[in-house]
Order: sequence, then C-alpha cells, then structure tokens
Amino acid sequence: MNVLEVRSLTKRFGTEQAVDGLGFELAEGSATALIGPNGAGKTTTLSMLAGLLEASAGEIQRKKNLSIGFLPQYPRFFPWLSALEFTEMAAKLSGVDSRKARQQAERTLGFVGLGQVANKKIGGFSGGMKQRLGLAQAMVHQPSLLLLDEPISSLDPTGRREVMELLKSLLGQTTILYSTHILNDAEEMTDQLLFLQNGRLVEHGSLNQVRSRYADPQIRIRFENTNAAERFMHESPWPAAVQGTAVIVPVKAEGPIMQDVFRFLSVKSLPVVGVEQETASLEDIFLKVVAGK
Ligand SMILES: Nc1ncnc2c1ncn2[C@@H]1O[C@H](COP(=O)(O)OP(=O)(O)OP(=O)(O)O)[C@@H](O)[C@H]1O
Repeated sequence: MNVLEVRSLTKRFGTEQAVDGLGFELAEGSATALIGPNGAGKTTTLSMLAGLLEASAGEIQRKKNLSIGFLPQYPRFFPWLSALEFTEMAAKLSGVDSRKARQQAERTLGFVGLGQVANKKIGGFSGGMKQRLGLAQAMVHQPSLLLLDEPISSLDPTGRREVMELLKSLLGQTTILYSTHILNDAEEMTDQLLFLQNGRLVEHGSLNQVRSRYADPQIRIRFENTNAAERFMHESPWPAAVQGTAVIVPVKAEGPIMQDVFRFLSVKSLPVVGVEQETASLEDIFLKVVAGK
C-alpha cells in the first residue's frame, strides 16, 4: 500500500524549471533516498510534499489522514529556548494534545540522543546537536511519513551512524523519504532510489535494479603472483583481464558464477589469495547517471 503517490509534479520559479514532471510512489514503511547533484530539485520536491510550497502542476495524492513530519535542510531554532521547550512547542503545533506534549517531547529527545541536554538552551548546541533536535521536532508527533532534507550530511561519521540506526529502527511503522549527499549511507537504507537531475527523475528503482542497469558485477581473483594471474587469463573459459596479480572476470547472464570459478581454480590448482564478487557502489552509479552514461 502506498502512503503517497506523485504524478507529473512540476515547479517553476519564473522561467526556472526546478522540478519537471516527477512521478513516483512511496510504499508504506519503506525508505526512499532522494539523490542528485546540487540544484537538482531535491529541496523543492520535499517542500512540495510537505505542503510548504505550492506545485505549479501535477498532483500529490496522500493516504487519508496521513500525518507528516518534516526536517528542513536548514531548520530554524529559537536559541533562547531549551531543547525540551522547543520540542514541546513543535509537538503542540503538530496537534499533539497539550497534556501529552511534554511527555512526548521528553521521549523523543531521549530517542534522538538529547535526553541529557533536554533542559539546556539551544543557543549553546553544536551543529550535530541541532541536527538531532531538528529530527526530534520532525518526529515528536509520531508521523507516519517523515520527509527529511539532508538529515545526516552535517553530522560526523559517528553521528551519521547513530542517526542512520535510529532512522532504520523507525522503518516498518514509518515511511521515510530523505535527501542525502552521503551515498555510502544511502546504500544502507534504501528500498527505493530516486535520482534527480535538472528537476527530472533520471533513474529510479531498488538499489539492485539500478545497479544491474549501470554496472555488471565482476569477480576479482587475487593470486600470489602475476604468472598465476596470466596463466588463469590464458586458460580461463571466460573473458578475463589481468590487473597486477589479480584477474577480473565480468559476470554476465550466461555466467560464470562463483562456484564455476572455484571449481575451475581447484582443477587448475593455481596459488589463489582471495576471490571476491564486486558490485558497483552507489557513488560509481551516481557519477555515471549524472554523466548520462
Ligand atoms: N525560491 C526560489 N526561487 C527561485 N529559484 C529557486 C528557488 N528555490 C529553488 N530554486 C532553484 O530551483 C533549482 C532546484 O533547487 P533545489 O534547492 O530544490 O535543489 P537541491 O537538489 O535541493 O540542491 P542542493 O543539493 O544544493 O540543496 C535550483 O536551480 C534553484 O536555484
């Protein structure tokens, strides 16, 4: 079941076409990563989905009674408020009963790792703490759809890991659409990838679907020496290329698979150091998509 369906979504700013005929769906409980170069239209898309910006054309169909939480790319805070006061205010603005707002704010701050500083003024917070507070205000009313504009980009590696784990723990009961520049992390939490470029959806699908379109997997066999690598290349029943002491064998529909390679290696008794199947990283794919390859 889909919580949101987007058809021909378009946004123009004067003559600038920021978003151009987007169409996609968000399945309930899934994670979707929105990626693309600077200026691709990610923020504009998220703002329209959050209802903060009016579309020039197209439609957004939301599931009945869908509650949405939104983390803007540059959230505004009131430095004179404490984290708890701010989150409680966000809860009330999102319609949480005022008797429950404080309790829910406390719980959410604990969840994002700010429990110990809940009563501290936001003015003294680091960038990473503000990012977590931004998440807390987005999720304090327990929305079923979270729209997050760059939720992890300003965090250090430890903070990114923690926030990714936290977001992953929400999946299933919460649907998440997030934009990011950190492609390694996007690889970890994606049921669906949306690649935007110049406002258009240039590629989409699951990570595996996109991978299979952009890069054939390959098997890398590392040998003890170049002689062994060259012997493998000459005797191999499959096309193979030598790279130093290793050999690369592209995996095609007709084979080989790992077992074929192991069988061949054991028959030939070549001095093997390691065998790995390699797949293209999201970063490799991103560069190809952006370059139009
Ligand atoms: N309020 C606005 N007025 C005019 N042009 C705008 C406005 N907002 C965005 N744009 C333009 O729309 C295009 C898409 O911008 P958007 O901020 O959505 O991209 P983005 O993918 O989020 O980029 P980034 O990764 O740099 O945040 C850009 O060319 C931008 O200059």
